[in-house]
Amino acid sequence: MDVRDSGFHGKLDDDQSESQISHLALDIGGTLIKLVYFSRNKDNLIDENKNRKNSFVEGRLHFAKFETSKINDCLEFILSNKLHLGGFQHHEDPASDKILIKATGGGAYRFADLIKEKLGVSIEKEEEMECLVAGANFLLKAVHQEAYTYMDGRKEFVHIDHNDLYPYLLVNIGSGVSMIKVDGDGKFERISGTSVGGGTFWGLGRLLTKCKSFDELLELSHQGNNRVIDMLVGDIYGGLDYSKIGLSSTTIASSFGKAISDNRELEEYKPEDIARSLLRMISNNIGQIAYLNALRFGLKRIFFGGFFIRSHAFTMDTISVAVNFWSKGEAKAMFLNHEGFLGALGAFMSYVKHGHDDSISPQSGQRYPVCTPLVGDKICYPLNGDLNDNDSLECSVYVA
Ligand SMILES: Nc1ncnc2c1ncn2[C@@H]1O[C@H](COP(=O)(O)OP(=O)(O)OP(=O)(O)O)[C@@H](O)[C@H]1O
Ligand SMILES: CC(C)(CO)[C@@H](O)C(=O)NCCC(=O)O
Repeated sequence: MDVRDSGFHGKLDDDQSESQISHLALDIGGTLIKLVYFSRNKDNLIDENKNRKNSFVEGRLHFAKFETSKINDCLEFILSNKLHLGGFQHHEDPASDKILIKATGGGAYRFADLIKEKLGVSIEKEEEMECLVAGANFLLKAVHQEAYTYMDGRKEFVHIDHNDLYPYLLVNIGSGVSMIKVDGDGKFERISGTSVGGGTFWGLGRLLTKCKSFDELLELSHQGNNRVIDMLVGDIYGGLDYSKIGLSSTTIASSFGKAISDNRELEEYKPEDIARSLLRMISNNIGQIAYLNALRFGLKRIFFGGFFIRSHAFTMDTISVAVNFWSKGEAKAMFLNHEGFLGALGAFMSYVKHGHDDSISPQSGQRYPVCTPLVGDKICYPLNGDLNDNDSLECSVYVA
């Protein structure tokens, strides 16, 4: 079962649905909706009282994603699995049975009414940049083997020293790209952004190749050869390097530049070559802008997140090469296993920030403790950093 793909209508498997689900958080972006929620292990439910106060409860963090254009599938998934009941009660009006769930991203505004109508719960909006930073800090500090470098086909995990994490540059490549200088927990500044991002790759790619899905476009790019369409330094310099300014003959001089003089129509190019050139163009450009922003503030570490990355080897390789090339080896591009879930994780964390440490189960009227994840220096998560096909993460949360 892959709840991460849109179009999933089913119910969770028995193990998950029998356990208690809480803390549903959403990140509703321009292209994708990301969900994070916590389920207690069944063992924890045997003796509810034992786990009721001031103890750690073991369970799993679950991750799922849907296309924003198919929000109704997402709402159906939430409804059929009763995930929306894992919100919290309105703190200003505890007597009311109004349930709130945390949500971030533009869709928290755009779809608030639809969510209220379909799920019967209200959205408590969390600021998007704050959530991205909270999610990134959580992953970097709490999840073992979360960050890695990727170069020449080699993935190497990066050891994160908690005392030497800041400052760093967070580059979130979603539909558009946000670049955020992070100085600590809740301390950050969005220093730049670009509209040439994941949406550009997927949008242009769809138009130019007639691909039906993002993954198909990525797969095509894997098989393509960008030299067919890109104009290389060697194409301009008769096969020679331009060593004086440090450009080898194989460096791209102009993305898509060969299409000017080839006298070929779109249909005469292979979709895989187009996909390859496009992916290099977008990835290179983001890598370069990221590096220039890192340079502005003297940042040596650059973490890339957002679903554009999709753990795709060629994308990461291109970004790494761009950062390495422009920084002359001084700065490092790093990637995150949970790349696309930073905002949703940040919204999940905000259940703690706002002190929602008690709630009423709307189903039974019983009073439940809400699991409170500890963040910052008091971290307990996770028991291991095992990704389990990216669907869930073993963790424990603190019940206040
Ligand atoms: N299955 C998919 N369907 C569509 N796009 C995908 C998919 N997987 C990866 N992507 C890429 O991820 C991008 C969206 O990433 P992400 O979910 O991080 O951003 P978003 O939150 O939708 O956008 P924004 O933050 O700008 O509102 C898409 O533009 C596309 O490049
Ligand atoms: C508008 C957001 C923040 C929405 O997630 C994102 O798509 C973005 O950072 N776009 C780039 C906008 C710009 O700075 O030019």
